[in-house]
This record gives sequence, structure tokens and C-alpha cells, in this order.
Amino acid sequence: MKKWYQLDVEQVEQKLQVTTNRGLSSKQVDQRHKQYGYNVLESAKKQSRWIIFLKQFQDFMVLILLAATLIAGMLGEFVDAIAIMVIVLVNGVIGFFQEQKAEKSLEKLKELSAPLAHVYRDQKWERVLSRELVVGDVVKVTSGDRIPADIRIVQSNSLETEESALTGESLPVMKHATAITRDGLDAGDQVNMGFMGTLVTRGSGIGIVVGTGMNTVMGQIASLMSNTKKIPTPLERKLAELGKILIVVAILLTILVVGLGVIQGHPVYNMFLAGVSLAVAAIPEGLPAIVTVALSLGVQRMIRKKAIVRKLSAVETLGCASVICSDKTGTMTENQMTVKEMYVNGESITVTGDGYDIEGSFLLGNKKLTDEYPNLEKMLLYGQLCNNAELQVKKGKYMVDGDPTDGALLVAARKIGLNHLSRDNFHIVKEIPFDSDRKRMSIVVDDDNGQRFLITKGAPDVLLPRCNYVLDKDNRRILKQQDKDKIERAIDGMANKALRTIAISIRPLSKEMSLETAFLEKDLTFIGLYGMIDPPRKEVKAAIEECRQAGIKTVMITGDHVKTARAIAKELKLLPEDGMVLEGSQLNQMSTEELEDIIEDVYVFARVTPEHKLKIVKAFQSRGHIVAMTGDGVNDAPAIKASDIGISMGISGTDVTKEASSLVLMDDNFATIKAAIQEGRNIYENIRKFIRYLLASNVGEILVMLFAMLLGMPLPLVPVQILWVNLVTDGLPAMALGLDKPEDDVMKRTPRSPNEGVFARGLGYKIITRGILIGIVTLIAFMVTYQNNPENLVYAQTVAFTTLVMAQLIHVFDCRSEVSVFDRNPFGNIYLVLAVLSSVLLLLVVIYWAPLQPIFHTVSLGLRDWLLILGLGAIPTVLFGFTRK
Ligand SMILES: Nc1ncnc2c1ncn2[C@@H]1O[C@H](COP(=O)(O)OP(=O)(O)OP(=O)(O)O)[C@@H](O)[C@H]1O
Ligand SMILES: [Ca+2]
Repeated sequence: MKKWYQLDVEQVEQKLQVTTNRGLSSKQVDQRHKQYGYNVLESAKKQSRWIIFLKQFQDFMVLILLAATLIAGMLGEFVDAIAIMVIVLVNGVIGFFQEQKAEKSLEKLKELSAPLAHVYRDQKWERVLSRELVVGDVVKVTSGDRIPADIRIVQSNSLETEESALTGESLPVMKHATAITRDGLDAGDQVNMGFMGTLVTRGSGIGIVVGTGMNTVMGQIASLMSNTKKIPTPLERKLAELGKILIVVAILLTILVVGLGVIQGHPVYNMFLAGVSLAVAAIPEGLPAIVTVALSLGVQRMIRKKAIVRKLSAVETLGCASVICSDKTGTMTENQMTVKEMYVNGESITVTGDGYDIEGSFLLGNKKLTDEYPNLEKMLLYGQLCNNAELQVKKGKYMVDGDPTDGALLVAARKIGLNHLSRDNFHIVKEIPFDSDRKRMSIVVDDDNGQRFLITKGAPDVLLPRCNYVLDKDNRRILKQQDKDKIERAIDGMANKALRTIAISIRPLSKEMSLETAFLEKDLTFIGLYGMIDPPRKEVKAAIEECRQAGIKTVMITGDHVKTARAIAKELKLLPEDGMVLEGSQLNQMSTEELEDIIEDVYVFARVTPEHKLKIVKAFQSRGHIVAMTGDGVNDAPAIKASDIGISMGISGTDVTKEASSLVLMDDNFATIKAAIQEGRNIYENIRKFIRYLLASNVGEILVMLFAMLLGMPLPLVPVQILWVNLVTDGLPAMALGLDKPEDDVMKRTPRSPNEGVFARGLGYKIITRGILIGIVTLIAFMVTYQNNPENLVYAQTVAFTTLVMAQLIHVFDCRSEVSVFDRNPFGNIYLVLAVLSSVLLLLVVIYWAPLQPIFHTVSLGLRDWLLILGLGAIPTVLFGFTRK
């Protein structure tokens, strides 16, 4: 049987019952889905709920507790054993739900960032999830795409792919549509095939899907199926390290307390259980898990703000960003181009009309021009031919499918009466696609009379040096210096008005001439210039200002003309009076060191190629900056990877840049970067809040016990109480802190240093001071009650237990602010209020519900006890609320 690459396009079409110019019908697609399934690689099975539930019990601390239960049980202390079991179980259930929540939010993320394919069905181009593709689908791939399935190429425009994922060969392969007769070719030699998972590095092409899912070459290479492992974020790693230290501290403390207790004459069994409970209290085992939950909840909030986080660690790094390097076109601007001016025959023409609407006319001074005016229609026609966009009408409005720059040229051509039919008189022989490095695009066409010529359009400063002639009215003549000067002035004039400039030129060719790219784009005849407006997005100016107040510098990077870039930067108030604008050519001449010396003063990089971006990232990084860098094209990937926060575009971005990035902007909008940074800072602050809360609580618990042992007193808390506080009542308020709203000034502070430790910015001090006070007030409550009722230890222990819990639950409101509890409305976080209420309720149940009293060693308390408890419990928070330290 012949292989796909050996068949002609017609044979492939026949075999798969599809024609390239119609595509599959939706009926066929449905049927093939049923028959062959979806275009997915089978990945590792998902963990079952039971496994996730059981995993909650494999923690080191939980295992110790279970061992303690066993010992308690063997010693006949069944009440203790059951109590511990129940607490462990409740803790496990809470952990299970947290993990499920985190899991769900990450699942959603995966769905959102699933790749799309450009497919032709029912004679319409549409975008569908790549997994929806079936054999026979006609798909288009363009530079930057990952090929969504195995395809037989049927049309290639300088299509090149990089197949290292498959063949290990990283040099691009040229692809074409002709059948190959040879037998037994490796994937790498099948140059009329495109393979799932490989990259389009240049040009574009159309192919018919011949293999999907596990039936692709990629599907057969099982080893390539990466089982994505969750990599811990820097903070999670720091906390894990902290956890190790705390284990040692906990063990030492436990030995100390147990030793002291035994010396003071407490029963060994009591002290053993107290020791175990204290060890559990000292180790914030749950912290990394809550951090993960907080991060993934943050991820969900970011999704709502149209920012998709691809790496969890980016959530943290975002808060450290000190420089944002952003593309201009499409990110800071609307990417809705409209031709406003033209320059032809040495004269400037105004073009009226707005957006992509096709109403508009051409004015020379006050005179309305028609197609009589020399070269106007010709120029518009060339702009329409050398073009990859498509004008569509959706809901009565004109829309552009493709590059907006190209779209603007189509709209301009419409204004003089040219439409898609005008293209039919020309046959396109060759196309050299546009890319940001070349900054130009060319096509070779044959017209109806068999005349062949080249049309090149692109950045004027790139084209002009390649022009030797100029078309002036009816006369083609040598391009003289004075013509050039005049054109330059016209370019400057447009650019100063923030217009993007495009030059257009042609070259007559004879049919014998070689079509090698290297020989084509020279000896051109200059026809004219277009000046098009791309208005800034309206929310960007405010976003740049907010970033400035947050100590974040915004830098514009663009392939556009310096003057255009400068004009827009001024409009956005991005460029200060003394700010510098650098050009790509200047960058080339600078050494890395020279660039580092001045880079703090540079706000705009113009006429740069993607390669320059890497140099810019490195220079900022060497000045100690944390750099966020945006990009959309294939060649942007290295810079995105090198930056600290790589940002790609959800709408216009290529698969390659998306894969390299850690953040995807669903709306391509600069303002979304700001929102994401704000959210990133907020999430980090919230994590600090609950670290502070949990650790201060732990310090309090340990100190009560330690002080009591040192003073030769009875145990102020029984082990089950310590466990209950740690594993049950603390959890919900901590989670609620993770959902807190930001403080008003999060975007008024300077960015945080990525090296900052867990206890930086006074957090350690706060934990220790609050912890000590919580410990002291609990001890006082215990001592006062015990002194008055020396015969009733359980009563005093209940008061101590309640004071500890209440002190913590009051302190949790203090954790919402970096300065003082009085700075914010303490009840501003409804989740926190509810969490605290439910913790109080749990506490009341344990104290007042008779069946639980023997288990938790509690008795019912009276009003006077509560006055003592609340009075003492409020002290740590109120006191530090006044000192504001
Ligand atoms: N489709 C196109 N065909 C021909 N020339 C183009 C096309 N698009 C842009 N150009 C020219 O190439 C120049 C650079 O465009 P490029 O797309 O690299 O940068 P940009 O989109 O302005 O910048 P960025 O997206 O990095 O902010 C433009 O100023 C324009 O003159
Ligand atoms: Ca605790």
C-alpha cells in the first residue's frame, strides 16, 4: 500500500472523501468523531478521588499521630485514641476539599490554554480546538503554529517546519505539495507531510489531516508523552525548607517540654501525648498545601481578569516585576489599522473614513480624487494583491481576518472600488511572507496579459535603499537624491503624527528570470507610501501610570518607525521628558556593557527585530531587574524564555510563544499585564497573611506549654485540644485570608525582591511578638482560673483552651494589614468573618455539647469566664494595633 507522501493530492482527497476547496461537511465531521474518536494523545490516567483522599494521610505528622493513636489504644486510653482519629479524619477531609479545589482550577486552566486549529469546513475557515480535528479535515498552518495533527501538505507558501521534537534535527525543513515516489522514507524526509507537534518556523501552508491522536507519528513515540510533573514554586520550596528546620526545632522543644514535665512529676503517658501534639503544633505541615491552594485560587481570579497563568511560579514572580517590556502593536494599541494618508506622485493625499468601514474618499487638498488620478488605483491594487488578509462582513460590520496592516490596505482599496474580484485577473507565482526580521513582504504575479512582476511592500526605510526608480505620474524615472529626501520628509511627516508607514514598490520581471528569493527584492520602482493609524487602547495610559506608581517601569518595544513609536509613547505618557529612544541599528553597534550603562534611561526601542529583545532582557536583568517581556511571533520565543515573566498573546500569539511564556493575555491587552501584576502582588501578600497567622498561633501554643512546664504548673492544654486547634479551627480562617482583598496601597509599593525570605519585611518580628503575647495571655487565663479553683483543673484548662482559640481568632483580623488592625475595616473580608464564626461555633460545640466534653476535657463556661477570655484574648491584637509595629 502506498504511503500518504507517495500519493498525489487528488488521490489523498479521494481516499479521504474531501476536496480542499470545500472542506469536510459538519455531518462528515460528526460521523468521523464517532468512528475514530478525538485528536488527543492518551496521557497518564487521572488520579481517582480515593487516591487523593488517602494521600491526605501520608503526611509525616499525620503518621506520627496515627502511631500515637495506636499507642494510646494499646494502653487502653480509648477516648484519646478515638478523639485523635476523629481529628485526623476531619483534617483529612478539609485537605481533600482544598486539593480538589486546586485541582479543578488547574484543570480549567488547561482547558483554556488548549491549542486551536485553523480548519476549513463547510466552505468556511474557522478555529476549533485541535482535539476536534478528524482525518480529512483541511487545515491551515502559519509560522509559529504547532501542527495539530499529521497532515499531507497540499499548498505551501515558503512553508518551513522544525521537527526536532520528532527527528532530533533542529534545522528547518522546506515543505512542498508534490508527491514523492521513493519508498520507505523516514518522517524527516517526507517533505510533503507535516507532523503533529512540530513547529512551523516560516511561511504558511494548507494540509489535509491524514492521522490524528495516537495514529500520528507523535502518538507512536510514547516516550515523548511528557507526564507533566508539578514543579514547586520558589515560595513552596522555601516553605518546605522551613518545614525541615521546624521539624528539628519541634523535636528539640518536644524533648524539652516532655523532659521538664516528667521531672515535674507529670505522668509519662500524658507527657508523651502532649509531646506528640506539640510537635504537630510546631510544624506547619499544612502550609505548603494552603500555599498551593491560595496560588491556584489566585490563578482563577487571574483568569477572570483575562490572564492565563501557565506556570504556577509565575503567580509569585509577577509580584516582583520591576520592568515590563511590551510590544506596541496590538498590546498598547488596538491593532485596528486605518490608512489615513497616502503619498504618491510626490503628493500627499488624505484618506477619510474610520476603522475597517469601507466608506471613505481620497482628498488632495480639498479636491476629491477619482480613479482618474494617476497611479492611485494602481497603488491600491498592488497593496491589495501583496496581501494575506481577508475582508469579511460579520453582523453588518467589516472585519479583517489576518494581519491588520494588510487589512487596512484592503479597506483602502475598497474605497476606490476595488474588491476581491480585482484579484482574479492575477495569478500569484510566488510569495515571500512578511516577518518582523525582514520587515517586508513580496509576491511575484502574472497578469492577464502574461506580464510578470514583483510587488514588494514593507517598512519604507527597508524598501527605499532597494529602489532605483520612482513612478511619477506616467513616467518611470531614476530615483534621485532629491526624490529620496522628499520621500523621507513624507515619512517623517506621517510618523510624527503617530502613523505607521508602509512603502510599496514593484519590479517588472521576465519569465526567464530566476525566482530565487535572493535575486528578487532589488532594483525596485518606488510607487508610494501609506500612513495608517493604530489608536492606543484607551485603558493603557492609566495602566502605565499605575505601574509607575508601583515602581514598575514600562518600556515599549516595536518594529515600527522611531518617530511613530515616539509619537505614540508621548501620547501614552510612557516617555518622560528626558527619556531615551533607541533604534535597532543603534543597538547593533552597542556592546552589552554600553547598553547596560544607559538602559535605565531608555523607554522606547524602535525598529528592533525579535533578536534585539533578548539583548534588552539581558541588559535589564544584569541591572538587577525582574523583567516581564511580551511577544507574539516565532522569533520572540527566546526572549520570552529568557525573561523572568514571559508573556504571550492569546489572540494574535503563536503556539511557540505561548509555550515559551508563563502568562497568556487572553485579550492581548497591556492593561491585563498590570491587572495580573496587581493580582500577583495580592496573592503573595495573602500568603504572607496566613503564614503570619498560622505561625503566630503555633508560637503561642508552644509557649503556653513551655512556660507552664518551666513554672512547674499542670498542663494548661490537653493534647486533643492542641490537635483540635491546629488541625481543625485554624484551617478555615487561614484559607479565608488567602481570599482577602488587597490593601489599598499594594500598587503604591515598590516591587518585592524575589530573594526575599519568608520572614522578610517584619513578618518574623510580627509572628514572634504576637505569638509570645498569645502564649502569655493564655497562660494568665489558665493561672487566674486555676488559682481560684485549684480543685478543678479541667475548668482551668477549658478557659485556657478557649482563650487560646479566641486570641487567635481575634488576631486573624490583625493579619489582614501590614500596619495595624485599625487601618482596615476588620470585617471587610466576608469569607474571613464566616470562617471565624464557624470556628467559634466548633469551639462552642466542643465546650458545651455534653457528649464531647469528656473527649475534649472541657466544661461549660459562664459569662464571667467569657469576659476574662475575651478581655485577655483581645490584648495581643489591640496592643499591637496601637503600637503600629
Ligand atoms: N504585513 C506587512 N507587510 C509588509 N510590511 C509590514 C507588514 N506589517 C508591518 N510591516 C512593516 O514592518 C514594520 C515592522 O513591523 P513589525 O510587525 O515587525 O512591528 P510592529 O508590529 O510594529 O511592532 P510590535 O508588534 O513589535 O510592537 C512596520 O513598521 C511596517 O512598516
Ligand atoms: Ca497551629
